[in-house]
Amino acid sequence: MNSQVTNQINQVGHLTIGGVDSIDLAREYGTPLVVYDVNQIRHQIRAFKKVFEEEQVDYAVSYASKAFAAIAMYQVASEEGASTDVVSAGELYTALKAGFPMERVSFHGNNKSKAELEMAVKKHVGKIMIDNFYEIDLLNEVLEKNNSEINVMLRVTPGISAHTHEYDQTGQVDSKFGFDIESGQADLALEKVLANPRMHMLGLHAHIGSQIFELNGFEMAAAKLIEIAVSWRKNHDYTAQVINVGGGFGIKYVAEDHPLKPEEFVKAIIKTIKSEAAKNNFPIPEIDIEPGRSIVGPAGYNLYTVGSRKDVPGLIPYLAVDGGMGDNIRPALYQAKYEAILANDPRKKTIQKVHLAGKYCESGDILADTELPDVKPGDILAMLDTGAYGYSMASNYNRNPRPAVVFAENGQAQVVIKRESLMDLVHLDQSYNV
Ligand SMILES: Cc1ncc(COP(=O)(O)O)c(C=O)c1O
Ligand SMILES: N[C@@H](CCCC[NH3+])C(=O)O
Repeated sequence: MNSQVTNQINQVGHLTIGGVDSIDLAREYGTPLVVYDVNQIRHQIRAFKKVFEEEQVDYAVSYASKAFAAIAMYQVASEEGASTDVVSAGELYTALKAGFPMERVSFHGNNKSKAELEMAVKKHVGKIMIDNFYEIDLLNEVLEKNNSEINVMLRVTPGISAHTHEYDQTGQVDSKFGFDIESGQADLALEKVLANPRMHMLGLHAHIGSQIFELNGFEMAAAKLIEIAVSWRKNHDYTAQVINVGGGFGIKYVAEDHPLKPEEFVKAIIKTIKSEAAKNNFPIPEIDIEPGRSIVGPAGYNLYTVGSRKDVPGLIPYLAVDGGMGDNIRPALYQAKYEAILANDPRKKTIQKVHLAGKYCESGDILADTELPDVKPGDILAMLDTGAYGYSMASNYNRNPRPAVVFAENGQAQVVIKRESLMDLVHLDQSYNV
């Protein structure tokens, strides 16, 4: 049996999530269904905060809401005292609707539009994470027009290639994000921002990528950021107050994954920053992190109903469920691996290897190659650790409605995003008048 869920089996032998019977959830809300164990989300935010408090540094745990953005999620993050980072007007709008404190919002993105910057300025977000020279000019225009001022940080590419899927690397020199350091772009950006009285320069940001297991890349990035801060103090008489090391802490998806606990990455980053700062007689800055996946990933479950099956003699059978790449694109896009269990009997012995197929018209729509017990149509499968970049990257491919999202906590469940209806699917369509 999957050891992750040992403590999540109730008296009738079903998987529970947040203390709620997963089969009851599937019956009541239908499948495919995305369910979050809210306590697990809270627990991870608290674990991050605890590390900073023990290390006695100023900090912000800024939830990277691209991993899963919904009004309810911003509410939980806010209640737990987290900050958040948004990357679009849509995420910002959702955070606003949730009543998320705007001063705890940072706005990221490599091509923020004028309208997005205008919205950020008018709503007084805490920080704009400036990514490129075009943005400096655009933001200046917006600030002048609104006779406003704002806090900014500069995102740099520290020249570190993290060991992760190519699409998940962001810190290497050849990246679409941030200012290059070696060629002097970051220095020039600093000069421009410092010369602009409407921009208050807070410090430096780097994010090396996502789903990273090695500590080394984070330590190198942290050291690099201090090195830049030290050179800026010397050459530009500017002392950075905040260093943001991004997110990217890898989580366990399958048995072969052995990541450190997310908070262990953070402990090492803090230690590196402290020691590099001490070596250079540099004041310890506020240290910010931007975890997304590690906060919501392990807390999420996708529930599916088993349907058809195809057996070809000598080959691994295809077992199909009622969801697939529309609610979780990660296996098809990144060859991401997941484990699935039989939610109505997680203890049942596994006896077969299957290609767990989705219902979409693509051969690549395989959610997992996994071992399962004997299952029959109507059984409920739970895919584990689906909370990050699952629903947030969901689509209506093949005109399938996106699933509902339920928050479960202390034995209670609440729908936080409704299931799309067929009506919703045609909601924006207009007939063509020929
Ligand atoms: C700037 C930035 N911060 C934070 C994150 C969150 O990363 P993760 O979900 O891997 O923690 C990302 C996504 O990779 C990002 O691009
Ligand atoms: N969507 C990616 C991670 C996000 C990258 C954002 N910079 C994944 O599912 O792994």
